Amino acid sequence: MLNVNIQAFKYAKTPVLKAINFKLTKGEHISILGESGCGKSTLLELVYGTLQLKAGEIYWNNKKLLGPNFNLVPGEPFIKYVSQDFNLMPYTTVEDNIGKHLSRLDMSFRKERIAELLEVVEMTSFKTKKVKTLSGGQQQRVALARALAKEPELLLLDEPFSHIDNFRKNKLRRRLYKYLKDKQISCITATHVSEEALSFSDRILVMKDGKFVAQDTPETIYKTSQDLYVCSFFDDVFKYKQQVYYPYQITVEELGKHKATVKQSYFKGDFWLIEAVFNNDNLLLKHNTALPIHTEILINFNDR
Ligand SMILES: Nc1ncnc2c1ncn2[C@@H]1O[C@H](COP(=O)(O)OP(=O)(O)OP(=O)(O)O)[C@@H](O)[C@H]1O
Repeated sequence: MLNVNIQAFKYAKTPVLKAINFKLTKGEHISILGESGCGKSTLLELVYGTLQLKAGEIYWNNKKLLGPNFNLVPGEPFIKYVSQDFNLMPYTTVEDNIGKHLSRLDMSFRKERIAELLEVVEMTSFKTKKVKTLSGGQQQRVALARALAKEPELLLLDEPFSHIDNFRKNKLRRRLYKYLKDKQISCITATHVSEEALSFSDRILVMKDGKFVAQDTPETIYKTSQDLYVCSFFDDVFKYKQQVYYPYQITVEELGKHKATVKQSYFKGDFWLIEAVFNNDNLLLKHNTALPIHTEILINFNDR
């Protein structure tokens, strides 16, 4: 189990993290959800052991993680960290990158393991290609496979699908997180993308300015939070009478209680997103057809 207790962390004079406390059990997945610059990568680096924590402590089971000032090679061996810059060897093949941490003493195991991981990240046909010839998304997939090669106990992922196209992203997410659950590998994903957090985490920790402002299961956070910052990660939001409304909660009805005026309709595939002016403010609501500009509509605000 991971037990993180960070009282404070700063770079030179810039304070970044404050009062960060959480635990992570074996096989559990959590997402750190937060805007750019809020401190997500800093937190992962402190856990991994490439940044030195001075005020606080981090434990893995009963072992205190001491940080780079106390380790010859920074980074704990049972933790793997996939950072935003991948850290791959550009002039080496995909298979050798993935096998970097695997022993060459048992070549048949090595080959099998690399083949298995190439399949998880759908890169089998690229195995003999040099990494420098790959796209950003392909490199990111190699970095993910390399991190899994020696089955870490804890995996830290920093925006793990940021370079991968939508076509592959959803399938890859499902495969990767299922693989981690099957192998009972604990995982922390730092992201600003709601899909990763909502669909693939046991808990979401929402970070703002270096602090957690919400911690709960995805369903509870999505359904109960009335915090504009938190809800904004999940959808467009509109605040009315101290309540935060997602577009699906605002409906156009013949006997709706409030008047609004249509400003624009956006096609979204299985629905239309209608932008409307209400109380001199813009709101967004979900509707099954487009609506003509300037139409007056009657709307209701509904509970979640
Ligand atoms: N090496 C450093 N020296 C000084 N300040 C830093 C350093 N690294 C990060 N920071 C600052 O610390 C704050 C948190 O950065 P961090 O990279 O942890 O945020 P983040 O939430 O991971 O952002 P992003 O999603 O953009 O990667 C930012 O204000 C950043 O400018």
